[in-house]
Amino acid sequence: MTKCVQVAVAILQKSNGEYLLASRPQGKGWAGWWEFPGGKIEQGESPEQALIREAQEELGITPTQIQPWIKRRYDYPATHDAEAKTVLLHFFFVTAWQGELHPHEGQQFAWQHPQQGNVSPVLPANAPIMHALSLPPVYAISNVAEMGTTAFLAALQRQLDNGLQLLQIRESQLSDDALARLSETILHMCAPYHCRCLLNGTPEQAKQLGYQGVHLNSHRLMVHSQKPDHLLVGASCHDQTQLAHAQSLQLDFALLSPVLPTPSHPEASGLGWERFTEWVNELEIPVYALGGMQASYLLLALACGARGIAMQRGGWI
Ligand SMILES: Nc1nc2c([nH]c(=O)n2[C@H]2C[C@H](O)[C@@H](COP(=O)(O)OP(=O)(O)OP(=O)(O)O)O2)c(=O)[nH]1
Ligand SMILES: [Mg+2]
Repeated sequence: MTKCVQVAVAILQKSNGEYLLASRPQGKGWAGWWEFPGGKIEQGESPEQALIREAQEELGITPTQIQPWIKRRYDYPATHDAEAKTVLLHFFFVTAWQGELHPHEGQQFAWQHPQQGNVSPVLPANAPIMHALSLPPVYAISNVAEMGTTAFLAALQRQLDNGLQLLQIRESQLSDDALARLSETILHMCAPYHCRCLLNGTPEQAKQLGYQGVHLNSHRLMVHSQKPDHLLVGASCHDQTQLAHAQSLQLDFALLSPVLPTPSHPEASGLGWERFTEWVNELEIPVYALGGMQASYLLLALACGARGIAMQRGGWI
C-alpha cells in the first residue's frame, strides 16, 4: 500500500491576483518542476502551523493573512526519482506576510498571472488548481427582471469599478431584440474592465451576440455530450449526477445551488455547507456556491472548497 503524505501548500497572492510558483530544487523528486511553496505536515503540527514553518524555511517570510481553501488528493506513480505515494494537499491563500521573499533552497521564483501562466511543467496534481485560479472568486448574475434596466446598469457600473470579473446575463423574460440590445450595452461596459460575460442560453446564441462564454442551465447541461467550442462554459447543477456530467464534459466550472434557502426558491431548504463541501471535494472542476449568498459568505465558501460565490440579488447591493 502507498503511504498518504499530508502537505501544506501556500498560494501567495498579490492584490493584483498574481501568485507565486517556485521550481523544485535539485536533489528532490520531480526536481525542476514548478509548484507552490510548501511541504509535508510534521507529526503534531496543524496544517496552518506547517504552512507557516514551510514559508519561513523555504521563503524566509512569515504569513500574516491565511485563508484555507481546497483539499486535494493525488496518487503519484514511482517516477521522476520519487517513490509512489498518495498526497493530500491542503491549499491555503496567503495574502499578506512579513519579511522579504528569499529562495532559501535555491529555487527559482515566478509570479504568474492567473490567466496566462508562463512556466512549465507544473506538478501534475496542481492542474485543476491552476484552472480554478484562472477564475475570479465572485460570479455575479444579472437581475434586470427585478431591478429594471436603468438601476441594473448603474449597479453593474459600481461593481465593475469594485473589480467584478465574471458576469452571467440571465434574462429569459426579454424578447430576442431586447436581449440583443441589452447584451450590446453590457458587453461594451465590461470590455475595458476585462470582465468576462456568459449568456444563460444556448452556445449558438452566446456566440452570435458576442459573449465570451455560455452558461448552461441544468436541463441544457444534461443534453450536451460535448463541451461547446471556443467559449468559456459554466453550468448550473443541483445534484451529484449533474455535477458529474459537468465534470465529464470538462466544463470550466459549475454552480451548485441552492446552498442556503433563497427568496426565489423558498420551498427548497438548501443543501447546507456540509453536503456542499462533501460533493465539491470529490470534483476536479471549480464550483461556485449559489443560493442565499452575499459577499460576507466568501471566506466560508472558500474554506468549504468552493472557487467562490455566485450571487444574483446579493451581487447588486
Ligand atoms: N510544496 C508543494 N508540494 C506539492 C504541490 N503539489 C504537489 O503535488 N505536491 C507534492 C509534491 C511532494 O510529493 C509533496 C511535498 O513534499 P516535499 O518533498 O516538497 O516536502 P518538503 O518541502 O517538506 O520537503 P522534504 O520533506 O522533502 O525536505 O507534495 C505544490 O504545489 N507544492
Ligand atoms: Mg517543499
